[in-house]
Amino acid sequence: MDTQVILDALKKHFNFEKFKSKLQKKAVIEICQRKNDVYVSMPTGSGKSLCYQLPAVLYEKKVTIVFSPLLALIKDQIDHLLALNIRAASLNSKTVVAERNALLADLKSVSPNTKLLYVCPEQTKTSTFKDLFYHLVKFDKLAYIVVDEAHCVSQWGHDFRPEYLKLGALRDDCAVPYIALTATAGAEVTKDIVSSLRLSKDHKKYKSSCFRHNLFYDVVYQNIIENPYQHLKDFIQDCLAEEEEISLPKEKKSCGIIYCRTREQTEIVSEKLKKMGVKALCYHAGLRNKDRLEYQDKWFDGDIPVICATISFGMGVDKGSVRFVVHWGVPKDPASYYQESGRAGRDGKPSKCRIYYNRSDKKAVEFHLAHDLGKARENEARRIKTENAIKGFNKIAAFCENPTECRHKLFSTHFGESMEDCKKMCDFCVDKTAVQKMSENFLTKSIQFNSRPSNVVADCSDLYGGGREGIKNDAKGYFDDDNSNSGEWGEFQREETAKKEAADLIKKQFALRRNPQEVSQTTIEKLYAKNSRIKAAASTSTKIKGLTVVFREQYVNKILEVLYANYQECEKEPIFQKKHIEDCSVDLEYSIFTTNTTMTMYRQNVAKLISSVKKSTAQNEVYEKIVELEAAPDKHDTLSDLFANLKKQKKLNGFQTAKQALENRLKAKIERADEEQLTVSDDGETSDEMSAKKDKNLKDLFGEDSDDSQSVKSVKSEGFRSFKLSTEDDKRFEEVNVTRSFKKHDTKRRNSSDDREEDCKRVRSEEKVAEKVSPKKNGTTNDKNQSRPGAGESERPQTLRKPKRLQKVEIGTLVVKLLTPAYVEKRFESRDVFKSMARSISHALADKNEIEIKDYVETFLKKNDAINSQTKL
Ligand SMILES: Nc1ncnc2c1ncn2[C@@H]1O[C@H](COP(=O)(O)OP(=O)(O)OP(=O)(O)O)[C@@H](O)[C@H]1O
Repeated sequence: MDTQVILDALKKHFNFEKFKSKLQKKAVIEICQRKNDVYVSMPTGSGKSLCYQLPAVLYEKKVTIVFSPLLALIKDQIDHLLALNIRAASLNSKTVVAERNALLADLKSVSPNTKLLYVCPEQTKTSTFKDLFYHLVKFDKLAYIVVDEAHCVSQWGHDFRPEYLKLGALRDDCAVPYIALTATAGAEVTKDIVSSLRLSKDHKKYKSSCFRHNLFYDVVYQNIIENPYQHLKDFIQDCLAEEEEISLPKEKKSCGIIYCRTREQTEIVSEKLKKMGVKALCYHAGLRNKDRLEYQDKWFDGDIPVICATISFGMGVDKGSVRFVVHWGVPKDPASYYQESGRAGRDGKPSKCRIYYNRSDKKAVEFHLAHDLGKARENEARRIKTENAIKGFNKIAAFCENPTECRHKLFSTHFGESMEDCKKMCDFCVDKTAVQKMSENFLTKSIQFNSRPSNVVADCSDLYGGGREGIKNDAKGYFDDDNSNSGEWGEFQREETAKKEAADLIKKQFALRRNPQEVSQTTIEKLYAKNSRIKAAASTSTKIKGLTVVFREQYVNKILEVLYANYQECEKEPIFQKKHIEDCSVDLEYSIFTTNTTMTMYRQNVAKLISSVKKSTAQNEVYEKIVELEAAPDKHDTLSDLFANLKKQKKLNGFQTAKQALENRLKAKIERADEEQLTVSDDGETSDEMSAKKDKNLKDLFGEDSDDSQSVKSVKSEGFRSFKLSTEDDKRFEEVNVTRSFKKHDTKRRNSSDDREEDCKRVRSEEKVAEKVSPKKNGTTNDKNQSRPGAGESERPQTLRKPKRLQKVEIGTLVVKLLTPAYVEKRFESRDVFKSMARSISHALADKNEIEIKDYVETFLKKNDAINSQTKL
C-alpha cells in the first residue's frame, strides 16, 4: 500500500498531520502491507493503538478483531473511535440483544460497516463468537487479528490471563496477520508472546526503548518527613503551577493522580487534601457507579485536578496533561509501576512520578502475598503467579529502600534493555549522596520505632484496587461467558471463595487494628505460618533468628525445582507426581531447619543440598532421597497416590497382572475406607475404635502409662513409619494412621473397654430416642414452648437428652477433638503447646458437661487466633 495513501488516511480519519514517531510510522506501513505478523513494543502513551487502527480503517469490506483484556479499556477505545466517526463495536455479555443482533447482521453482511470488533479473550469460548469467526474466515472478511496488551499471555507478565493462551489456536483456522502489542514486555515475556501467539518466524518487530525521558522519578519516605500530607500538598502545588495556566481551557490544565493501595486510603488522602484546600476526589471500585463516573468525568473535564484512586483507575486513561503520578505507598511491581507512573506526561512535557514510601505498607503487602502463596500451593499456575508477584514486589521494595542506581534502571533492567543516561531525571542522578543518606535515615528510623504512620495499617481486602474482588468488579463481565453455565457457576464459586478470603483477611486486619501494638513482624509471621506448607512454620523465627516463613517457602521451592528436574531427567520409569516430590522437598527443608541453629548454617546447608541434587542430575542418578521415597511404605491419601503406589509396587515386586493389582488395591482401598469411616465418624464409631482412639489421644495428651505400651511397640516394630514420625511436629496425618493401626493390633484393649462400649451403646440409644421426639425432626412439639424463656425442665419431653456429664477420659478426648482443626490450621505455636493447652483446658473443665465444654472451646478458639504458651485460658 502506498505511503501517501496511508498519510492521507492519518489526516482524514485521525486528524493527525504526521506520525508520532518514526517507529509508529514504520509499524503502520508494515502492518498496512498485510504480509507479516507484527510485534509492537512501545512505551505507554507512544501511540500503539494507531498502529492497528489506521490499517484497519484502510481495508474496505474487512473487519479487524481486537482482543483486549478489560471491558473498561474496550469501552474507552470504542468511544474514542466513534468520536472519530470510525465504526467500532464490542461483543460481550453486556451487549443488549437488539444491539447484538444488529451487529452480527452487519458483520455477516457482504460489506460490513464495522471496521473494528473488540472482544475479551473469554469470548472465544462462546458459540456466538465461534460462529461469527467461522463466517468471517470462510468469506475472507478478516483484515487482522490484534492482541492488545499481549503480555497477558505470559505467566511472567504482571497481568497473566489464562484465556490469552488460547488466542494462538485461532490460527488453525485462518491465515490472517496477527498484530501483538504491549508496553511492558521483558525478554521472557516477549518470548512467550511470540510462541503462544504462534507469530511467524519472519514476523516483524517494532520495539522502542521503555525509557521515558520526560518523567522525573523519586522516592520520599513518609516516616522521616514531619507532615506527609503537607509534603504531598506542597508537591502537588509545585507540579500544578496553576497560575501559569490561567488562560488554558480547563480540560487542558495540569492535573495529577495519587494511587493508593486501598479504598480506605483513597478516601483518607482525598479528605486530608480537601481540608488543606486542594481540589481532590477519590475513586475506587466500592463507590456507587454513578459517583464513580461523575468523579472520573470531573477529573477528565478539568473541574477537579487531583484524583486519589486505587489502581482500577487509569486503564485507558489518555489525558496528556497529567503532570504528576504519586504512589501513596508501595507499588505492586516494576511493570505495574511503569504502567501506572507512565500515565504522567503523555503529551511529552516534563512530569513527575513519586513514591511516598512506608514500611508498614510493605508489610501489609507481604502479608497478603504470603496468604496468597499459602492458598496457591495446590495450584501450580497460581503458585507460579504468586511467586512471580513476590519477586516483583521484592524488586520494587528494594528500589524504594536501597537506592543504588538511576531510578529509570528499574525499568530498563526489567524489560531487558540497555540503559540510557536519564540526564538528571531522577533523584538518584541528581544527588546520589543525599538519596542514600535519606534511605539510611529511613532504615534507622524504621528499626528504632518499627515505624507505622497511622494511615497505613489498613485492611487488605481491597489491596490494589480491591484485590481479586475489586479487580473483578472493575472488570465486570470480563469472565462472563454468554453460553456457558459452567462459566457462571465457576464465577460464582470464585466469588464465594474470594468473599470468604477477603472476609478472613478483613477480620484479621481489624483484629490487628484493635490492638495496634501487636502489629509486629512476629504477629505477621504467625499469620504467614498458618498458611504455609512448611513444617513447624510457627517456630521458624524462634528456632533460627532472622529466618522467616516466606524465606523457607522460597527455599522449599528451590529444592523442589532441582529435585523435580532430577527426577524428570534421571528416572526412566517415573512413578511420582510433582506433589510427591514436593512433599519430599518439604521434608528435606525441614530436616535442615531442625538441625541448624543459625541463618548462615541453614542457608549453607540448603545450598549444599541443592548442589548435591544437581550433582546427581549431572551424573544421571536419581537423587538418594527420592530413591528412599520409593522404598518407603505406601501412603495413599488420594487417587494419584494410589496410582503412584500401584506403579511403585509393580516396580519393586516385579510383575503383577493388572487384575491382581487391581484386586489387591481395591481390597486395600475398601479396608481403608472402612477404617476411615469407623475411626473418623462421630456417631458411627464402634466401641473398640472409640476406646482405641481415646486411649491414643489421652496417651498423647497426658503421657499416661498404660498397658497399651506393648501394642505401641508392636506397631513400631512392624515398621509403621507413621508412629516414628508422629513424635515430630506437624505429623498429624501419620497420627491418624497410628490410631488406625492401634485398632488392628490391639486386642487387649477390646476386652478392657467393655464398660466404655456399654456406655457408648447407652448414649446412642438415648440419642435415637431423643431424635424420635426431637421437636426439629418430628415437628410435633410446640416451638414456642421450646424457646420460651423460663420453660422449665418439667415442660420438656421427658426423653429429651440432658447434657451429659463426662468422665475425665471423655473430656480429654472431646477437647482434643475440638482443638484439632485449629492445630491442623497451624494456629498452635507447636505440638507441645497444643498438648499442654488441651491438658489445661481438660483439667479446667473437669466438672462441665458436653455442651459447656464445646461452648468453652469454641469461644477460646474465637478469642485466640494464634495460640502459644502465653495464651491465657
Ligand atoms: N500520530 C500521532 N500524532 C499525535 N498524537 C498521536 C499520534 N498517534 C497517537 N497519538 C496520541 O497519543 C496518545 C497515546 O496513544 P495510545 O493511547 O495509542 O498510546 P499507547 O501506546 O496505546 O499507550 P498505553 O500503552 O498507555 O495504552 C493518544 O492521545 C493518541 O491520540
